Amino acid sequence: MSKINRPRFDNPLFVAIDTIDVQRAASLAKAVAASAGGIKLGLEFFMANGIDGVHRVRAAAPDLPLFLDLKFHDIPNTVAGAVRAVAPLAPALLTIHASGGPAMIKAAREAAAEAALRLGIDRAPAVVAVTVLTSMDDTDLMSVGQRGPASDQVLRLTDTALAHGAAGIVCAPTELVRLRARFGAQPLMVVPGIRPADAARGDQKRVMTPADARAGGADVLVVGRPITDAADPAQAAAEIAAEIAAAAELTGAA
Ligand SMILES: O=c1ccn([C@@H]2O[C@H](COP(=O)(O)O)[C@@H](O)[C@H]2O)c(=O)[nH]1
Repeated sequence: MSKINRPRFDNPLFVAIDTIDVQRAASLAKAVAASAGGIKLGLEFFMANGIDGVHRVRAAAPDLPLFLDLKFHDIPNTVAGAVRAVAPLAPALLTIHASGGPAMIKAAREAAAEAALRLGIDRAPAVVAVTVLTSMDDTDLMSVGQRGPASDQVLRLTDTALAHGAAGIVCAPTELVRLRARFGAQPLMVVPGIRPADAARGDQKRVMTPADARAGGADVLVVGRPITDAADPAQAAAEIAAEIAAAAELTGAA
């Protein structure tokens, strides 16, 4: 198996742009470009606008790395095909569900590496495995037949994901300290469920502030509505970026 691609981001703030409106997405990308380290486009945007829409948003903020958060979850052959299909977008990060299992994780990773080689893309997309969605708590987990508590299930799925070639995982900020203690500094920890102290949680259940998530060891902090729903998204992104930078200075995290 080829070497695992583990990207590093100087600025860990990735703004989740969840909308079906391409023009709004492009103007949000442009508005946050000065403070963000990357943009994340997910299912809502992709289902409405596809690959062409992604190109249009990228054109608005061409220097920002792309996180394509499509959370693939299917049989290995289908997931590999889906990874190949989006590889020409050269996302820095793309997601699969860790619960798809070892063969699926391995197939995604290999498809990303092969497609990058074939397309002449310098860095293969880093395949990152979603563990337990941040919108789920222990009760939700039980109701879908998974053994909780959520933090134990995250640990089990992280073990599987990293053992089968994922560059990192998606987890809640509340699990970071335990995960770092167990898996060390190497795996990429991508962390949604970020809420500034005064922000509404919405549907997120396992949350922390940007400062606490950064101090806990998040490599990528995914923030959506606290920025995109703000009256001034550029200002909201700048404030969150400043909070993250201050936390990094305090803890020595670069
Ligand atoms: O467990 C997960 C995995 C992915 N997400 C995605 O992150 C953003 C969070 O947006 P907010 O508006 O800040 O809640 C969103 O695009 C989700 O699809 C997640 O929240 N949790």
